[in-house]
Amino acid sequence: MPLTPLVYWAQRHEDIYLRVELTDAQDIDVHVHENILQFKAQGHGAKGQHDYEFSLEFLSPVKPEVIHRSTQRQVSITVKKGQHGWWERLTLKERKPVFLAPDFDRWLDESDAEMEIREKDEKKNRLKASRHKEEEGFISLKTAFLFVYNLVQFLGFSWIFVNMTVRLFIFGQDSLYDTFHTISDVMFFCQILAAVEVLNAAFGVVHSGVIPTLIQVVGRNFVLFIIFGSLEEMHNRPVVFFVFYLWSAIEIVRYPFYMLGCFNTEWKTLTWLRYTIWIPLYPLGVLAEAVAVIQSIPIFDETKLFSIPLPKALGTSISFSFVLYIYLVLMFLGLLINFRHLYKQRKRRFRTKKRKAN
Ligand SMILES: CCCCCCCCCCCCC/C=C/C(=O)SCCNC(=O)CCNC(=O)[C@H](O)C(C)(C)COP(=O)(O)OP(=O)(O)OC[C@H]1O[C@@H](n2cnc3c(N)ncnc32)[C@H](O)[C@@H]1OP(=O)(O)O
Repeated sequence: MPLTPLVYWAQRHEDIYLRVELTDAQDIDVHVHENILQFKAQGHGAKGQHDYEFSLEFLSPVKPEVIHRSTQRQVSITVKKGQHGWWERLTLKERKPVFLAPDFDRWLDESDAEMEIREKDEKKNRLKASRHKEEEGFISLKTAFLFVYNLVQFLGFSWIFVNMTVRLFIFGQDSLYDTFHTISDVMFFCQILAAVEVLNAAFGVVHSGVIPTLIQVVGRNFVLFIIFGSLEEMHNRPVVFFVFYLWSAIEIVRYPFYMLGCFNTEWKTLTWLRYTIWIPLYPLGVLAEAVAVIQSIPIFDETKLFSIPLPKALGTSISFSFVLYIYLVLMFLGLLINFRHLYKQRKRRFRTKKRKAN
């Protein structure tokens, strides 16, 4: 004959807690059907090692899911109330079953339980507020970082653009021949710093595409460091002027646009310029870069700079110009990828704005 274990109970507004006094309980079967909880298990209870069972018909509807956890000392059961509220007793029958007693370890009266809920809510709110503060702190740190980065780039490229324009007015055509000597240090600085943009895109600091940013930074730095930087013969070629002028012309628009974006502000003319002037400037920029690469090919052939040595049996070496021919093809592909990307960004930007205006 199965025996009945001692059962202790307590409640909260949402849950019923039952604690069954059975040690080393095994083969536990506990479920709720038609608002009646049925419990069966084997274990060591008040009458020694036996099969124990009990059933309880609840006062009000409960949810059918039952959570139970068995430890060496007891079986804990949690049943969810069908509706949030306080019950005056546990069972439908007014007479309390003899095996049932209040669980004074968990027992709370209604007002204490409400207090517990309030404390829990307050704790949750405090946690939320502190998380919110942390997020705000991170956002403001990110905004400050981006703002300073954009400002430095803007100042750098403005200096380049203004300096080249003033020199063009003062020295006319002659200024085209010494751009590298007057501008290259600042350009080196700005373009090395631009590597930050690839990291920003890669780590999700900004929503830029990683590939287009990488193509732009690698593409420009290739021209700047390999074609211009390493060949003295290229330093006084007018092509340097055109490349630097086209690069800086776009950047003195792009960076202030980003700076305003850091504060969720925009200036319509600037936004329009940022998403429009690349249409003529990008192909012109890539064309100027291609001219620079083509002009450098005979110099690399002649000087054998960066040529790749081959085993004696195959010949002397492969000229770096071979890499440059491949690079010219890549340039064309890079132009296509970035042109498509910028076109999409433009469409997205103006489509969103139109929708907002409607
Ligand atoms: C794998 C490597 C292979 C290498 C192969 C090499 C081949 C090389 C071939 C190509 C060579 C090209 C060399 C370049 C030449 C020139 O530059 S010519 C001159 C003209 N150039 C241009 O017009 C290009 C200018 N550059 C750009 O527009 C960008 O750098 C971009 C990467 C091409 C595209 O910009 P992207 O960032 O994706 O779009 P945005 O709309 O501007 O930004 C998206 C959102 O992110 C925010 N954001 C981005 N950066 C910042 C920032 N620094 N600070 C703050 N916020 C930023 C931006 O505000 C946008 O936000 P939302 O509006 O909220 O979306």
